[in-house]
Amino acid sequence: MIESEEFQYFWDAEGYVMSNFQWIWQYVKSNRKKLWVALVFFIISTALILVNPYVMGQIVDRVIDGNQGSLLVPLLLLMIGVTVLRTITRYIYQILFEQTGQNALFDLREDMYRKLQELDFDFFNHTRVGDIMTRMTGDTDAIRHFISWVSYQVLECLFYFIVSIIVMMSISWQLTLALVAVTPLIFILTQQMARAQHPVFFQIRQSFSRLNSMVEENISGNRVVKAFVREDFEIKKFNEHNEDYKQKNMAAANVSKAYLPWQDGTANSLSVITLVFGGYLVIKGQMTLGDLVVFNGYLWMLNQPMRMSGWLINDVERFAASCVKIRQMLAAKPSIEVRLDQKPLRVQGKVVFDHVSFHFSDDPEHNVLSDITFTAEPGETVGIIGETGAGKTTLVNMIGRFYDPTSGKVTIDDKNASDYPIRRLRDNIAMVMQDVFLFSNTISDNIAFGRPDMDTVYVQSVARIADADNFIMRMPNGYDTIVGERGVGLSGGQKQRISLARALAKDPSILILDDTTSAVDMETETKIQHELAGLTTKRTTFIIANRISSVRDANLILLMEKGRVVESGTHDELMALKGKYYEVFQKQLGLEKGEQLGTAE
Ligand SMILES: Nc1ncnc2c1ncn2[C@@H]1O[C@H](COP(=O)(O)OP(=O)(O)OP(=O)(O)O)[C@@H](O)[C@H]1O
Repeated sequence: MIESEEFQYFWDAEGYVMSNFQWIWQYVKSNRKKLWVALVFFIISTALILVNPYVMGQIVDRVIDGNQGSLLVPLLLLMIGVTVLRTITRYIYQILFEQTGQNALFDLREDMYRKLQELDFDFFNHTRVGDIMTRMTGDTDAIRHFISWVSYQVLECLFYFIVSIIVMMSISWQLTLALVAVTPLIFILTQQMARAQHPVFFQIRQSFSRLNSMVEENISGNRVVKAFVREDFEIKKFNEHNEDYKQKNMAAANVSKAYLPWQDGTANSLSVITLVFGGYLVIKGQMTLGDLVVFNGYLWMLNQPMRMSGWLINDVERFAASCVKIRQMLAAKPSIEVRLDQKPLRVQGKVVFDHVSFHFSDDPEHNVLSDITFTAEPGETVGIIGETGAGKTTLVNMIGRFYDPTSGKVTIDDKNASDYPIRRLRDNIAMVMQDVFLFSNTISDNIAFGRPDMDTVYVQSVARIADADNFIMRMPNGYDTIVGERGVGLSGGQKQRISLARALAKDPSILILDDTTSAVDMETETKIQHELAGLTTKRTTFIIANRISSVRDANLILLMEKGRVVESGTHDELMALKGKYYEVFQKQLGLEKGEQLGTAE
């Protein structure tokens, strides 16, 4: 794992491409030994390339011209031996580069995943899941490809280029200079192509991320799509993104198409120059035919880097675009600092809101919470009711520091919540969220999520309190039943009860129930309330509910409206006030009587 400060240094380093290389070196350097070995094999392999053209020259000069027929077989055997050895050495260094790429990628993915755990609601509110998935998959693969393939291809090309010039110079400096004269053209073309491709690869990268996000949303929301019969609309939307992605790739291909034929043509011109000018030198007696054959044998070594440069630039640009996206994510700072304090911490559960106000960073004009003040002593129950969007969830999110107040403070056991290490504080808090999320795992593992060490008996006991034991036992595999992604295969009420069991299993000092029993019937709610009553004396409990019946026994009830607490007190106090709470109560009572139903309003 790389420390973020070190990473930040490289992020700030000047020189865009260089800084990407320096950054990725942080992940590669632990494979230094492997790379040294790879380099040795690389040198042996590339040095062997020089042998065969030389041997061919010998065959022409000594076997054909010099009539030394007995040398033919040994020379051919030498060529075969060199080819086999070169294949083996090349295979070894290719494998070593691949291993280095895979190892570096393993560490990089781990860092990215750790970062994702560190980032807070603020980041996830603003980043699409598809975009994160693209970074975790496509972008990391572009980096692996760079380390495992592009890096040694670049090395090979450089080596071929330098060595071929040296060797060719030693054969015929006139012919070599004639060939080298065209190389500046190749470099100019390569540079121009890189410049043209740079923005296009960023656009491809973004288009791919949009496409991914769209697919991810479609899969997550497939029930909504089907229920609203919007399949055709979704296909049309997908096709638009698909078309955009295709167009962006075509744009990149067009850039390549515009430059690659010129590069190819220039590379091909080397053969023509060799034949024409080399032939002339042979006729003039300034070069032997054997030398020309040797020279021609080395020609591909000069040709290869010229042909490859365009493709390698493609890959380097892809690598650069992916680096930027990954590094942006790794550089993102959670708005609430995560201190890695290992000391366990147990709070009593006294929660005080002291003139707390809050607004989201992207909407500073709109206070979602305004001047909230109340005290909950350890073991007390606070009920929170209010219209939708009143700020109830945001209020309880302050307790676990999912957001910090923009003014005022929240204290826990008389200490400012922001002075607690966030993870140790959250060890003491369990939340049953409005939007229940279950992992695609066994029910038992879902319940034990907060405390994986707990035994089956304990899992069952908390499931009983949450009134989940009965329906779990009726399932074919009981607690070992695997639930689908997000708990597919369970009813809304069943999911809520498993989620409640998961929270209770943590044995928290502070329990937060956000609309936890909205999907269960009145009878089940009463049963759960009854079971909870035996427990809540041990912990401070916050209950967000729509039904007054869920909160009427609370020590303190907060009635919220537009981010403010407009009435607060016990049920009896609030009823005596004959204010808004009284009105809601009367309304709900009327609905209950009239409809004989647990009302949701
Ligand atoms: N991530 C966010 N960015 C900006 N505004 C937000 C965000 N989340 C919630 N809000 C706004 O904050 C306000 C309070 O939302 P909150 O979820 O706390 O309400 P609530 O009382 O829990 O509502 P409900 O009963 O519907 O769950 C709403 O006006 C909502 O639009």
